[in-house]
Amino acid sequence: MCTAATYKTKDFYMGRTLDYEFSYGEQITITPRNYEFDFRFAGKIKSHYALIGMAFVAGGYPLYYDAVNEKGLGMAGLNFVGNAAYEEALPEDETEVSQVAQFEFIPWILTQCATVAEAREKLAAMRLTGTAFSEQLPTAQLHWIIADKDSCIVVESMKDGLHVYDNPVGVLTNNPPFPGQMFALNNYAGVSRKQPESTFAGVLQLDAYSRGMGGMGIPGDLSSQSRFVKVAFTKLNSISGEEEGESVSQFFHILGSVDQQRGCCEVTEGKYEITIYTSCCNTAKGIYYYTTYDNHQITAVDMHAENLDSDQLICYPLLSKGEVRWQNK
Ligand SMILES: C[C@H](CCC(=O)NCCS(=O)(=O)O)[C@H]1CC[C@H]2[C@@H]3CC[C@@H]4C[C@H](O)CC[C@]4(C)[C@H]3C[C@H](O)[C@]12C
Repeated sequence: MCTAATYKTKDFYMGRTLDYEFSYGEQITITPRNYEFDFRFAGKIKSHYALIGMAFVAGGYPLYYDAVNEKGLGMAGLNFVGNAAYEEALPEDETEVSQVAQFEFIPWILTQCATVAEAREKLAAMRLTGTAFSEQLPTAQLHWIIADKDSCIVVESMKDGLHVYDNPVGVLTNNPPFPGQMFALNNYAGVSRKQPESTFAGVLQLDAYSRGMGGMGIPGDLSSQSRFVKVAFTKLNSISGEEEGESVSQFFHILGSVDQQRGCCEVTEGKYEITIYTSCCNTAKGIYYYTTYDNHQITAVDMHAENLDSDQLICYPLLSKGEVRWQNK
């Protein structure tokens, strides 16, 4: 399972957790402006916006899981198993709209669009195909969150077509489809950051014997619907300073509310899903911050510290070993 969230202070932040039982060997990957994209159906794009994000690089191609571009538009793909359905690719002369393979979707949008509004225009004239990247890397069943500092949408390709939803909460997890995730918030209309006043029944005098009782009822399990509710509550009630350090710290706390500890979610006999990495991108500054399961120290890669006019991918392997900072030796 995965969870994605946005967060706004002075700058706009976007990130995700990637929860899984194994890793493909993903790296922080910068795609500079002149790296040539040779899209399966949509032709070549030689020069474009630069990207930074998490990708598995296969045969020199960045298979992005999540990324932002230098204009501040961000996008993340999350599992959508059982609900994702893509189009069959048509011969070029049988369609007027652009055909985009699901594994190309993030670069296709982020190389060309500066805002969610521009992304919406692309989405309106596009077919998302189920074309696999390779035999070894079959089609992933995903849905996507796309956001800039002013708005956020969710894109779901299903049997009945391509859906684009406004996302007023700025959170996405996995199943059910996004309208279902949103609808479930109705069940928690009564929760609050404030202590409850007893409304149980007039005859009873109930006691708020502990702090935090206003949130009673918010689920704490690792199912995707529960994580959606938990992160929505945490994010929408979040308060932090405006500065970079305070904002980034708060962001990791927001996604920390749905962190997956090894052992709590068995996927198959002896295999456990864990939060492999958590990311937070400052979309204005192009800085990709991350932590990994065993490295809680926040590590950062700044796209603007690289030559963004290059035509070669720039990759940084995840620093996944934690370090203890000793105070007395
Ligand atoms: C496994 C991850 C989702 C984690 C998740 O949500 N786990 C909960 C399971 S569940 O929700 O409980 O069922 C997803 C998220 C992004 C994906 C990559 C996207 C690019 C590329 C697309 C190609 O077509 C196939 C290979 C490829 C590298 C993909 C591999 C894999 O699919 C990735 C990592």
